[in-house]
Amino acid sequence: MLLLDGLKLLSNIALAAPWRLSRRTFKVAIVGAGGGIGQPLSLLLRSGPGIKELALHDLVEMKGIATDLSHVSKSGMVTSFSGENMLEPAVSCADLVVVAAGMPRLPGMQRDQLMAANGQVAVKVATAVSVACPEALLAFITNPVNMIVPAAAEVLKVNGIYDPCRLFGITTLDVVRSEKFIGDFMKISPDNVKIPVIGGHAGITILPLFSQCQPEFHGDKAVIKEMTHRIQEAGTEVVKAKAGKGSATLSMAFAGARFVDSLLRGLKGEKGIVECAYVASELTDAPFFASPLELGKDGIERFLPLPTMSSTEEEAVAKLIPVVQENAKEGIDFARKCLEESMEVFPSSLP
Ligand SMILES: NC(=O)C1=CN([C@@H]2O[C@H](COP(=O)(O)OP(=O)(O)OC[C@H]3O[C@@H](n4cnc5c(N)ncnc54)[C@H](O)[C@@H]3O)[C@@H](O)[C@H]2O)C=CC1
Ligand SMILES: O=C([O-])CC(=O)C(=O)O
Repeated sequence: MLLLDGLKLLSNIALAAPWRLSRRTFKVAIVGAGGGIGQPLSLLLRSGPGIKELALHDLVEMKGIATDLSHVSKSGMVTSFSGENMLEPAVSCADLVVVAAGMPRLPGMQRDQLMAANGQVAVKVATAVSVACPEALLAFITNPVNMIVPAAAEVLKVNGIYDPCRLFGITTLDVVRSEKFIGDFMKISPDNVKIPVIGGHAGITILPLFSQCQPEFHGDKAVIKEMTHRIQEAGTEVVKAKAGKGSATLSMAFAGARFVDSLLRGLKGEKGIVECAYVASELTDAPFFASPLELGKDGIERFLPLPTMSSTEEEAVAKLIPVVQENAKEGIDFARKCLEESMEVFPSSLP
């Protein structure tokens, strides 16, 4: 009897104290999980904490990969979903949907040339999320990030569930590369380098802020110019080196796992988690912009203000804003065209 009373009391205390009920584990769905990024990303996420279900979706058969990953000696389960009609079940009740589905670049291509093929992925995933997990965080790896995120935002908006704090374009690879190249140059561990990378995720829209580098960057203007260019063209460096066999996959999986870990730590209620990402933003004249964000229980908790920049950085921001503005417009136009053409996606709500 005493034992029962004690148990009742404990459960009442738990109910009365919401912080005790704070969630520690989540369902994460990876769309495009069978691909060059999807597979190593799934492995890295299996190796980390905080995921009660890792739902793997792809157009190709996922059973083998899911079974393989389910033998990793970590808690949580792995589920597999294959084919377009299994997208909704895959993301159903997910806390976080990460999208690594879509075509990578071939040598000679620009990222925006992928929109014709990959824009459809954004529309389909945003539609499935609208139906099956409208409160989930949605993070896109798929290129062209600068257009894909505005396209997805448009679909979510039309479906009446858009929350700009929950939609992200993952630009962490730009930060990871900056940390590595700067660490090597300064002969320190990349783990000890911190630098915001703002703007977007293509060419000149990728802007590492050397003026904000910690520790202070010791290189003259010529070095900064050269390293900025290398960071902006690092994706192309990999595309060329892979010579027709795709673009960055392993470093992207590393960067993606870092970003997912930060999102999950935010969801758990940890404070002070800051990452750069490409999101709907009011910091500049561009409707979508990458900048440092504090993450929290509802996605973006707070936009960090843009720092005072060097005059060269200010000029670079002025040059990149029209590009991201144009990219956002193309993404939105793409989504609206798809929605108009598709009778299945809430056509009556189109203005
Ligand atoms: N944000 C970033 O920093 C980076 C983005 N990327 C982008 O990530 C994307 C994926 O790259 P990879 O993994 O190398 O390509 P991949 O071709 O190796 O894999 C893509 C996977 O997506 C699947 N897929 C295609 N359409 C799908 C759909 N509608 N639903 C579910 N799955 C679908 C394919 O079956 C394939 O398994 C590309 O668009 C690439 O440009 C790549 C590197 C960095
Ligand atoms: O360059 C690409 O096409 C893939 C990518 O976004 C990157 O590596 O940054």
